[in-house]
Formats: sequence, structure tokens, C-alpha cells
Amino acid sequence: MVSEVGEEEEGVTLEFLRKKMADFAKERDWCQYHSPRNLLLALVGEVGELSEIFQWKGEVAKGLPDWKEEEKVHLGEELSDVLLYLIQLSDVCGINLGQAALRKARLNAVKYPVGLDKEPLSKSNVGGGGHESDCNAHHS
Ligand SMILES: Nc1ccn([C@H]2C[C@H](O)[C@@H](COP(=O)(O)OP(=O)(O)OP(=O)(O)O)O2)c(=O)n1
Repeated sequence: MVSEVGEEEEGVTLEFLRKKMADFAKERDWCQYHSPRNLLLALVGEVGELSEIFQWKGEVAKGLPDWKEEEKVHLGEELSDVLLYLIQLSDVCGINLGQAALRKARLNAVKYPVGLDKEPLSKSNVGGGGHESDCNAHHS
């Protein structure tokens, strides 16, 4: 039998997380504090905590091969805090984040067609200027 946690992990979507966080706030009577501005400030605070993890480390290899397991767990927590506040901010602003992000990804693809000789980042910003076929840490 699949546990409740297992089911959640398997099918996690932005909508699932949106509902979960809306319930979380409602159950605690915290909706009164979750104004757009407050959620934005909370989000920025969590981005700061995320940045602290990388602060003073120098460049870090994809996949974080030299990091301890607990450092990776901590990173996952801070990334999640950013995502969960972003989802809540979108929700109280009445923005469907999944739809908006998909639309933006399509606009990005039109703006930066494949093969166009125009790079949004300098070569020094993309890992030594080498051409990599995959951006994903699991495939590099
Ligand atoms: N009013 C609140 C308070 C918390 N959270 C949720 C969103 C984040 O995922 C997490 C943030 O909790 P904390 O403010 O306790 O922040 P941290 O988990 O980062 O703890 P700390 O700052 O002690 O490291 O809880 C929320 O949705 N609304």
C-alpha cells in the first residue's frame, strides 16, 4: 500500500502545493497576515537564507559532489521555503503560477530562438565557456 506521503511526493504539482499552503494558513488563522507585501518580504528573506548557504564558498560544481548530506538537506529546505512563499504570493495576487510560468517559458523561447547568435549570459557566467549538452546536474 502506498503511504500518504508517497502519494504526495509522486504527484506533486504547483496546484497541490498551493492548496496545501492555503490550508496551512487557514488552519492557523494566518490569512490575515498573508498580504501580498508580507509574503513578498517573507520570500525575499528566504532568498537571503538561500544565498547564505552559497556565501563565501566560491563556485560550486553541479550536483554539489563535495557537499555533506546535511548541507544538501538544508539547501532543499531553503529552496522549498522560497518556492512555498512564491506560490502563496502568486495565490493572494490571483495569479495562476503554473499557467503564467508556462506562458513565460514560451515567450522566452520566441525571444531566444535555438541557434540564435545572441547570448543572454557572458561565457564567463556559464561555467568556463564550454558547451554543455545538458544543464541538469544529473546528466552532466
Ligand atoms: N506566516 C508563515 C510562516 C511560515 N510559513 C511557512 C513557509 C515557509 O516554508 C516556512 C517558513 O518558516 P520560518 O519563518 O520558521 O522560516 P525557516 O523555516 O527558514 O526557519 P528559520 O528562519 O528559523 O531558519 O513556513 C508560512 O507559510 N507562513
